[in-house]
Amino acid sequence: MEKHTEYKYMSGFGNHFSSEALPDALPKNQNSPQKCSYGLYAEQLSGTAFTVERKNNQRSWLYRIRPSVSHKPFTKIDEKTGLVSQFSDTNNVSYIPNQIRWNPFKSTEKADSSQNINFIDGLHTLAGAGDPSVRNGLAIHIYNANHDMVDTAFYNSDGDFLIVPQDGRLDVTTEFGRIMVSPCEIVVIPRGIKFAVNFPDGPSRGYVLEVFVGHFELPELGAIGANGLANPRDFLTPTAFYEEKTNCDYTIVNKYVGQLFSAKQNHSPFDVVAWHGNYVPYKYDLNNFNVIGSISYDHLDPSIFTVLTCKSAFPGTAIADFVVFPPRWAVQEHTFRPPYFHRNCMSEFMGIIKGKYDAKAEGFLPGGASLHSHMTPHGPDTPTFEKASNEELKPVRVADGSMAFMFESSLMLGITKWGLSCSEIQENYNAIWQDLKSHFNPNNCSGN
Ligand SMILES: O=C(O)Cc1cc(O)ccc1O
Ligand SMILES: [Fe+2]
Repeated sequence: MEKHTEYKYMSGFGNHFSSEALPDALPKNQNSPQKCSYGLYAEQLSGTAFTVERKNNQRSWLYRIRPSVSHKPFTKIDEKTGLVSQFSDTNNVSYIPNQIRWNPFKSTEKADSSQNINFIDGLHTLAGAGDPSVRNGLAIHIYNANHDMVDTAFYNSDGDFLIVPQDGRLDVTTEFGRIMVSPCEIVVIPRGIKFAVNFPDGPSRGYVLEVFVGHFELPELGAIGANGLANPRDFLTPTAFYEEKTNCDYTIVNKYVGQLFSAKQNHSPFDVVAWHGNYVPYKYDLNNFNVIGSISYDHLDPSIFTVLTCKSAFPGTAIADFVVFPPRWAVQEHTFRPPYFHRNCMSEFMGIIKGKYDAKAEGFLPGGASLHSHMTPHGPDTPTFEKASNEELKPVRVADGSMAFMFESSLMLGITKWGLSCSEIQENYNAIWQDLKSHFNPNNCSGN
């Protein structure tokens, strides 16, 4: 694919957007004219059932040079992939309550620099729950890749991808336009949308949250009021872009219930000259997050850091929340300021894009990850506890130059065979809490 230099976006979350790469390419006042301008084909892409209530209904209309259906039949890719999507398969997935942490992911089976690994080949599933065939659950993948997707496009039938680049930018071409995504930005590609990833910075690494049901939305603001957290205007959707490539050898790769299929076609799938609708890809710069926190006392729950949520059928209970821990001020008085010791009825998967995380003095590193499962105890490590229990409580910057994140889920996450056997797993993670000593003194009620 030719290298792109221009990236144009429209701002807003959940908008009904319209975009044309040629003037008047969008039909006026209707979706399916008998003949579309420029001889384009009209095609609808539905992201929700036709009958979903209006406020949640998502679909877009694409006006393209050839309809998507002009491809040869799909055949299964037999080569072994790192992908897992059926988390009831206990041959491949283990459910264990231990605290787990991984060093920065570097060596996937295939991702060594002597081989060309594109975004799809570089995906390895670490953990997940449920099954896309019954539209419930999620998967967490790591990508570790070094090669552009040349005349290859991917679409996922299983779920929406929320991609968190950690090392290296992603140059993403989608049917809706082009998106450049840097570390500390995220990109969401809802299911069905074809895209191709190039790596302008060479070998690249990151995390992917895939939800098998629903779509990501902004969390409610409740008592916070009309503004705050991730503001809708900071979400960016690309403008229409098309390439006209015919008589070429294009491969469309589809993930369908965790298996990869490929189909050939002789034209580029990135041939959408105009589109309108509210089912779209978008990116968001995490540096724009408006951080809310306690300005009096106590450490508040991390739900105040929710960027996007994918709701389950149970009110207030997410299939997955995407939560960030950006740089901020800590000013609370008479308070243990770092994250508290706790046990949670949710799974907490964490990663770091850059810098440090305020609950861990060491061992939790950019490009690495941790998993604290349902009701599994966790919290600050010993040095963090000792320091924060004794420090002078001046206003301080927390997480300066850092960006950690969490995928928090009400589902119980199984860990894949790869996730448990890879060389990055920290064998002795739990030791970080073993020297938390007793400070109990029945004769000293003051705590000092
Ligand atoms: O476990 C973690 O580090 C994540 C987390 C952060 C926080 O500020 C409060 C609770 C929580 O689970
Ligand atoms: Fe936690």
